[in-house]
Amino acid sequence: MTIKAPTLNVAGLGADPLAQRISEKQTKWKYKIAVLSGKGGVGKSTVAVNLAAALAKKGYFVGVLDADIHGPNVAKMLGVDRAEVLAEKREDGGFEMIPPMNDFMGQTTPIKVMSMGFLVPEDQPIIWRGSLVTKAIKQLLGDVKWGELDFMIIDFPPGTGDEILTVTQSLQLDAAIIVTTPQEVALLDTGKAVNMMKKMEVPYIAVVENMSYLICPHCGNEIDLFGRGGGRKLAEKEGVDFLGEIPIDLKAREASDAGIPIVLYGDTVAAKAFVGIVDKLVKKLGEMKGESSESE
Ligand SMILES: Nc1ncnc2c1ncn2[C@@H]1O[C@H](COP(=O)(O)OP(=O)(O)OP(=O)(O)O)[C@@H](O)[C@H]1O
Repeated sequence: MTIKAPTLNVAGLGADPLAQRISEKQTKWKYKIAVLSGKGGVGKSTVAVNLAAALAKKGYFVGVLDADIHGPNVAKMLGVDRAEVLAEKREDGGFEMIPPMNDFMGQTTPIKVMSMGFLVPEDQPIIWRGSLVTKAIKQLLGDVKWGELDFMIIDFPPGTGDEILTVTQSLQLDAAIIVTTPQEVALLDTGKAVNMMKKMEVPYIAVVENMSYLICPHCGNEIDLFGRGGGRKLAEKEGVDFLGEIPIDLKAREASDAGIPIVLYGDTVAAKAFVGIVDKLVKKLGEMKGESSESE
């Protein structure tokens, strides 16, 4: 039986049963990957949804949690912003939300999406203190019927705040993908995000440089609008992996407005860059799991 999802009960939540549910659920998610950035507007959500779409196009089962409580936009980027969230009653009397899904007309496995954006009206700001944000994120992890997933991708708000701490403390993350643009000012903040992930002992940390260059639509030359190569340098300096450069794609806005990730929108250089990044990521994570199973 399904019913309309209740609003989040952030006020009277018992922490322990919820933490227990999160622990149980995460055993069914093979890889848990955080996507974050030190600075806003660098394309973190764009990277998160395109990683998800590229993985789902390969046949993996993918869930995306939009942990940006204050500015959720992943649902729109994945074309499910108009979906209604239903809920099922649990045996303990609580409710479990059913995540909306999109398979982009059969191009991907159904990508499951959960976001604060589903639960509050689009034009309403969320004015909550940190403790409420923490509870809301825990519910989006533990009170959602995620099921078995190959990849759980978590899109964080910019910075190094409460949401990130909550998730890294509640989940055993396998990887953190840190998105930056090439400018100095973005790189400074990116360094902080890398160091936060090191402190949280996330096993695999990698940098992705977005908006690395623009391909001139007239002459086809590459134009380094914001400089180039800073992401790679930062990764080298911090001793973490560099997964690749994504160019500015003039179709990105069109794709985003249509609710379709770039990798499913056309055969562009940016789409190919995302596929290359996903291939490297899958290989690396596979090697890591292989290594740990050998050592067991
Ligand atoms: N490679 C790209 N080419 C062209 N446009 C891009 C690219 N990456 C991101 N954008 C655009 O830049 C804008 C910001 O991207 P996005 O929302 O992904 O950034 P963000 O870092 O998640 O932002 P926020 O700080 O709000 O969380 C969006 O309009 C997006 O379409």
